[in-house]
Amino acid sequence: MQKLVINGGKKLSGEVTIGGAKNSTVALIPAAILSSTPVVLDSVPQIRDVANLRSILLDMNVTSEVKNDVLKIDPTQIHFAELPSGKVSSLRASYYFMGAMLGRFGKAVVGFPGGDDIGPRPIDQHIKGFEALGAHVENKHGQMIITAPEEGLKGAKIFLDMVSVGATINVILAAVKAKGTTVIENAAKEPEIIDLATFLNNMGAVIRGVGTETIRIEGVDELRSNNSHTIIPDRIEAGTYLSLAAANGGDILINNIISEHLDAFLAKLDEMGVNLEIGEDSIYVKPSPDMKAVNIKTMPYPGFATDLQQPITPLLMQSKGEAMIIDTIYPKRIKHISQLQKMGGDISSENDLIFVHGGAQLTGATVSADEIRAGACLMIAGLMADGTTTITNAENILRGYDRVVWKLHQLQADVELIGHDDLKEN
Ligand SMILES: CC(=O)N[C@H]1[C@@H](OP(=O)(O)OP(=O)(O)OC[C@H]2O[C@@H](n3ccc(=O)[nH]c3=O)[C@H](O)[C@@H]2O)O[C@H](CO)[C@@H](O)[C@@H]1O
Ligand SMILES: C=C(OP(=O)(O)O)C(=O)O
Repeated sequence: MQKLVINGGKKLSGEVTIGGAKNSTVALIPAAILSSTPVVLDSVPQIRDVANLRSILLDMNVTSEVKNDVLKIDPTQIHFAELPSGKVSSLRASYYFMGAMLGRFGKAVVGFPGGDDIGPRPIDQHIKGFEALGAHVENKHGQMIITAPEEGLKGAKIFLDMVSVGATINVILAAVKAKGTTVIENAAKEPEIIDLATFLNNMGAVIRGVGTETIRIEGVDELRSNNSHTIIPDRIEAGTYLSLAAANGGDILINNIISEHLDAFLAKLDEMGVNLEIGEDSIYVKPSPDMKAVNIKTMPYPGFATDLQQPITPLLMQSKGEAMIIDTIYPKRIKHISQLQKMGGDISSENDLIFVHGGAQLTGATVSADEIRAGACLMIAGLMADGTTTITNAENILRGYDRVVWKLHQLQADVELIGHDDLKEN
C-alpha cells in the first residue's frame, strides 16, 4: 500500500502542466489493437491505468514502449487471448477490450471489469449494443464471452437507455469494422469520445456525429495508422488543480487546458467568486478571499462532471454558507465524506444529497483514498489542513493522476509518497 503524507497549511504557488486525459488514453490503448500497423500516442499520462493496460496488451502479444510521454504500440504480431479477471479487474476501462477484440477477432473473452467503488456500475448497455450488432453474449461465472456470427458483425441502430460513456465507446469499437452502418442514438458527448473518434478516423474509420447525441459509423475493412495522435488534456485533472489552486492561496498558473471542456465547472467557480484569468490554453488562479457556497448537480457532459464533484468539495468547505451537491450519475459516490469528517470537515449526506458547510478549519488526520476522486478530494483537503495528513491507499490516486507528487512539488507543496512506486515518478 502506498501512502501520501502531506504537511498542509502552506500557501502554494507556481506552474503546473496538465497531462493527457486518462479517460481518452484508457480507450485509445485498447483501440490500438484494431490497427493493422503500429500506433503512436503522445501526451500519454504516467498513470497506473496505463501500466495495467499495457500489461494486458502483452497477454495478446502486443508490445509497447514508453519514452517520456510517447507510447508506441505494435499490434502487428497480435494473437487472440482470453482476458480473465485478475489484471482486467484492476481497472474499469479494461471493458474496452470487449469492443476492441470483437472488432479485431470477432470474439472476446473478458473478465468483469474492476474500477472504483462508486456505487453500481452495470454494463447492460454495452451488452445490448454488442447484441444489436449480431454478437452472442454469455456471462459465464463473471466472464463475458462475446462471439460475432460467422458472417461477422452487422451495423444496426442502437438507442442507449441512458447516456453512457463506456457503452458509446464500446459500440464504436465493435462497429468500426462491422459491415454496413451503425447508428448510436442517445450517445454520450464527452470530449474523450471525440478524441477516440479522431484517432480512429485518422486511421481510415468513418465515424460521424461524435459530440452530438447521434453517432453514425460506416464500417470499413481495415484501419492503418499513419501519424501519431496527441491525446487531449485531462479536463478532470485540470479541474482538480483549479480547485486545489483556489483552495490553497492562488497565484497558480495551470497550463495545457481546453477551457471549453470545463465550461460547467468554470461557471461554478465564477459563481463562487474564484478569481480566474482564462487564457488561450491556460488558466491563472488568483487569490480569492471571499468565496460563497453554490449548489452542484452532476450531469452527463456538457453538464458538471461527476468526477469533479469530490475535488470541488474542499473549496466549498472554504466558502461562506451551505452548499448542496446531488450526483445524478453516481448518487453513492460519497466515500470522501467520512474521511473529511475525520479532518474536522462539516459535511454530511442524507438521501443521496451531500451538504457541505463552509468555515470549519481542517486538521490533519490519517484518511483513506478509497477511490480516485475521493483521493483527489482528500489531497486538496490535506494541503488546506493544519498539520500532517496521511492518505492511505494512495495508489487509487496514482492510477489516474499524472506524476502527481512531482506536480505538487512544482507548486511548493510539502508532500511525500511512501511505499514502492513502480511508475518511477520524476
Ligand atoms: C474510463 C472512463 O471513461 N470512466 C468514466 C466513465 O465511466 P463509465 O463509462 O463506466 O460511466 P457511464 O457513462 O457508462 O455511466 C453513466 C451512468 O450510466 C449507468 N450505466 C452505464 C452503462 C450501462 O450499461 N448501464 C448503466 O446503467 C452507470 O451506472 C452510471 O450511472 O464515465 C463516468 C461518468 O461520466 C465517469 O465517472 C468515469 O470517469
Ligand atoms: C470513476 C473514474 O474512473 P473509472 O471509470 O476508470 O473507474 C474516474 O476517473 O473518476
